[in-house]
Amino acid sequence: MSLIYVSKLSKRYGNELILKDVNFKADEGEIIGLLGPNGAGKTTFIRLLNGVIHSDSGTITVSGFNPAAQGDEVRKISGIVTESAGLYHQMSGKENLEFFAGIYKVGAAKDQISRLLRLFDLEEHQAKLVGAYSTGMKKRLGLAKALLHNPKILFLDEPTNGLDPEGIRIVLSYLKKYNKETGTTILICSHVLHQLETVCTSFAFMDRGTIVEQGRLKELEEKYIKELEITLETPFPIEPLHNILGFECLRKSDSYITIKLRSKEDISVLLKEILKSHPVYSVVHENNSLESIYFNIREGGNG
Ligand SMILES: Nc1ncnc2c1ncn2[C@@H]1O[C@H](COP(=O)(O)OP(=O)(O)OP(=O)(O)O)[C@@H](O)[C@H]1O
Repeated sequence: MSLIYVSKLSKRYGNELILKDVNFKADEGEIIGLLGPNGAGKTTFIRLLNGVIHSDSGTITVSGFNPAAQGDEVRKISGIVTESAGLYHQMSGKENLEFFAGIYKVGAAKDQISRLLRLFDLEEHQAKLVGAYSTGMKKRLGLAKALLHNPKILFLDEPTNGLDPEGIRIVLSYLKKYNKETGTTILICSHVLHQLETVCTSFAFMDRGTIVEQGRLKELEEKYIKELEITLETPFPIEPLHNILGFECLRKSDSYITIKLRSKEDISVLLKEILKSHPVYSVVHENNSLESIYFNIREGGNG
């Protein structure tokens, strides 16, 4: 059975229907990317899963609990990191963790705090006031805070907002490492697609209050990417390629050619032909990215 299971979920704010007929599921140990444009309803969805707000209709089960009726149970087994992270700036990093460990009644808090400070590279900054932390350090401390009670599920709302590329890489690699070590299920909301591509094991796409597609990258690629575009670094002249093999050339510069292919099998046919007379220095698959899939889904096509 899925760890998180959602069926026909709807939520209104006043007269506005914010979420409609949302179906979703997440298996244990997955890192799921919840993707969608601003205002799609991602934050509202996470708040419903965490029992902070209640739905108007539909079913939610989080590890067997109904968040609306058993919010405390859900929060015992889940951690959440939102934009603000709820840290106290006038306390040090370590004092923040000690304070929240007290609230969450974390057993063996001292060991757990040391472990998390180490895991998130905050040991040498533990005595510094959080007000003097960089954005990246605050994000990492926010994660440590959410993980104090060893949750089974971690909800992250835009965890990389405000970080520079290096900070983004660090936070995402910590998450991946943590998931691998502990098997914690992680749901990450974001509208920055390329960041999640290498981190998530599956993806859910939210658009105008509903989840329009969910699956693993491979499944989504098979469904939505029907024509391949590859770019080759090769001095091969384009005309013979186009004429002999009948492939459509989309772009050509001095040393690169971008070509449209019908299937993966065409890649070896093409390479074999080119390699008869010219070298190939690199091959890049252009349109199998999450971004291509995302736009295909938003345009309502499957290929
Ligand atoms: N407390 C609230 N009262 C009224 N409307 C709300 C409330 N919270 C959210 N909304 C509305 O619900 C819609 C979805 O908002 P939500 O924050 O869930 O989207 P999101 O996908 O997380 O967007 P973003 O990527 O910008 O964070 C928006 O139209 C928003 O204005």
